[in-house]
Order: sequence, then structure tokens, then C-alpha cells
Amino acid sequence: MGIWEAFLNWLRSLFFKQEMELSLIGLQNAGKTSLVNVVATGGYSEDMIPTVGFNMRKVTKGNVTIKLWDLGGQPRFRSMWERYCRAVSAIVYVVDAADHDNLNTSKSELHDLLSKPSLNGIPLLVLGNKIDKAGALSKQALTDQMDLKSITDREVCCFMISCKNSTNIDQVIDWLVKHSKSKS
Ligand SMILES: Nc1nc2c(ncn2[C@@H]2O[C@H](COP(=O)(O)OP(=O)(O)OP(=O)(O)O)[C@@H](O)[C@H]2O)c(=O)[nH]1
Ligand SMILES: [Mg+2]
Repeated sequence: MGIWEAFLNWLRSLFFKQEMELSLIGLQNAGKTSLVNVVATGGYSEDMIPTVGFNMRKVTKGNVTIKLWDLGGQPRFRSMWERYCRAVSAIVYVVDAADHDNLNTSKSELHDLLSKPSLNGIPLLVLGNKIDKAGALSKQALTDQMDLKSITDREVCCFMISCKNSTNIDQVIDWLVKHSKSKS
């Protein structure tokens, strides 16, 4: 390519660079760290270590750089969720759609978090994970059980995914990219 074209490309990359920061929340074992791995590298493992505290990872998709805060879901880490959600463009809440015993806890933790005034209006993406498992809920059932219809003060979206089989991960990435902010 000519030098002029190269210059234009460079200029374009400056102007169209987007970035976003988001937090991954949800109970332990929901699959948050697995989702980060699938989005970042496409890799999946059964052998996961529970997240202690949090991890930060940067992932680039096209022109968008996404800074991901992957938080621990065990009860002792839940009190810090709110702090890591304050400045984000979106909250991603991961639910194990096949773990019927913990759905109620997952629902109340979500609604508790959203009741914090500091998080007013931040868009929410709810992901029902592990749909490869027999007994995983349908999207409608998850929407009902998580009482998502009662959330009316912000944008709410829900997808059913499997980190294991990479099902609907592209939809998740599309949604995230659409919610990124322009840097310039
Ligand atoms: N069958 C199935 N298992 C999954 C899927 N996604 C994650 N898992 C498994 O669920 C377990 C927990 O995954 P993690 O990603 O560590 O869960 P987490 O939400 O990060 O857990 P904490 O860090 O403790 O909050 C691991 O054994 C994963 O292999 C999926 O789509 N299908
Ligand atoms: Mg984790």
C-alpha cells in the first residue's frame, strides 16, 4: 500500500478505536472465568481453579479493547462486586442454567447488586451458561426464575450460552462490542 493509504489507515485506527470496561459477576462455579478464556482464546477446560478475589484481563476484538474484571463468586467475595461495577459500561451476570438448587441465590444476589444506587442505569447482560448440560433451563424459564422482567431501570439482555461448546459466544461478543464507547 502507498504511504498515503497507510497514513489514512493509521488515522482511521486512531479515530475508531473503542474501549470498554466490564465486570463479570455471578455465583461461584457459574463459568465466569471459563467465559473469559473462551472469549480471549477460545480455550475451555473442565479443570478450573475458583477465582480468589479478582482477575483483570484485556481482550481485543477488532477495534475494541475490552477490559474484563473477572470476580470471584464465593460468598466471601460478593461484597466487593459493587465496587468493581461502578465504572463499567456493562455488567455481565453469569448463571449456571443447569444448577437449579442455586438459582434462587443467584437471583437474590443479582437483585441486591442492582439495587445499589451507584450502579443505576448500567446495562445488564445475563448469560445462562452450561446449556450443553441435560436439564439446563430454557431462556424463558431462566428469565422467569431470575425475575428479569422486573428490572425496568436499565437495558437488560439475556442469552443462553455454553462455554464448553462455544455456543452463542459470538452473540455475546457482538453485544459487548455494540456497548463499547468511542475513545476519541
Ligand atoms: N458443562 C459445562 N461446564 C462448564 C461450562 N462453563 C464452565 N463450566 C465448568 O464449570 C466449572 C466452574 O467454572 P469457572 O469458570 O471456574 O467458574 P467461575 O464462575 O469463574 O467460578 P468462581 O471463580 O469460583 O466464581 C468448571 O469446572 C468449568 O469447566 C459449560 O458451558 N458447560
Ligand atoms: Mg472464576
